[in-house]
Amino acid sequence: MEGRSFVSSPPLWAHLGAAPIGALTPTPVYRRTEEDEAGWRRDVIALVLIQFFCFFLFCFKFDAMAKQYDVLFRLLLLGDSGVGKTCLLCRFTDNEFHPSHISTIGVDFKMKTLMIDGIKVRIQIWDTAGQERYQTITKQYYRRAQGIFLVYDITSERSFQHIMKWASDVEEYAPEKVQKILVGNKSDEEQKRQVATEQGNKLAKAYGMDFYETSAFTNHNIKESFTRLAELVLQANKKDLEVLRTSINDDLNIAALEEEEGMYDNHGDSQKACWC
Ligand SMILES: Nc1nc2c(ncn2[C@@H]2O[C@H](COP(=O)(O)OP(=O)(O)OP(=O)(O)O)[C@@H](O)[C@H]2O)c(=O)[nH]1
Repeated sequence: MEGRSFVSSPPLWAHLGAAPIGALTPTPVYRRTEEDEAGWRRDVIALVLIQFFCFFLFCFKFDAMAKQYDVLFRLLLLGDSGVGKTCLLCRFTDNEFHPSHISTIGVDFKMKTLMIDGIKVRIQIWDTAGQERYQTITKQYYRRAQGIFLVYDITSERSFQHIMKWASDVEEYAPEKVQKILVGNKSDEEQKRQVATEQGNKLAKAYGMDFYETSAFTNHNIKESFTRLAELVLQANKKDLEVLRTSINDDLNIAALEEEEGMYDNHGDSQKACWC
């Protein structure tokens, strides 16, 4: 029966050149033909090619992912409840505004990439609850912030006075190098204004901060203020940029994963999604 080939595919054991004991009779011993050998070789080559293809695909995807941005910064929005922190964030990241106030519970974050001085800066912006009862949770986020927005509402004298309290918390819990800017939100509400622009300017100067009056409602100074804080953080870290690039590499990948998996997307430790 030498050199005999089967019309239909031979059983698996046939490829081994012999049948299992129990199957020997009356089935003839199968010997591999040159055609079979060529088939095997074809299969092996195809398998190797597929593996190479998958490997290159993985490398390409990984490379593309790694180049999505150069550095990652964490910014924090602080200020009394109702000053418009969530709305500022939603306006900046999604260009959306909602007139209702649903208090943030805990913290929440959103991401955005900016191009600054040819550097792709990915910013992770944390929106914190302004309500006193969440302060224990929110203070835990100060430590990892590189930039902080101190937000008050120009229609609320009280929220302006509380800026001093927010600033002293930052002093206590945030890193020394943290960059800050002062934001007076709701600039569209001129008729309800309780805090003059000059007061904001003076306070900012006293703290050595930049100052912006913004409106999440009209989109006034939103991009400008976020970009400015990102620039300040970049400048403050420029010397260490190379170190920063490597040291944040893990964060960077974690952030990318968080985004891909939607682990925290819009939710952080919060129950208030960015819907305004
Ligand atoms: N007119 C006007 N209203 C605004 C502006 N920004 C926010 N608001 C309104 O102010 C209210 C509070 O806004 P939020 O963004 O939820 O306030 P918040 O600071 O995040 O509040 P907490 O989550 O409780 O800390 C909402 O009714 C918003 O619509 C603005 O620029 N102009």
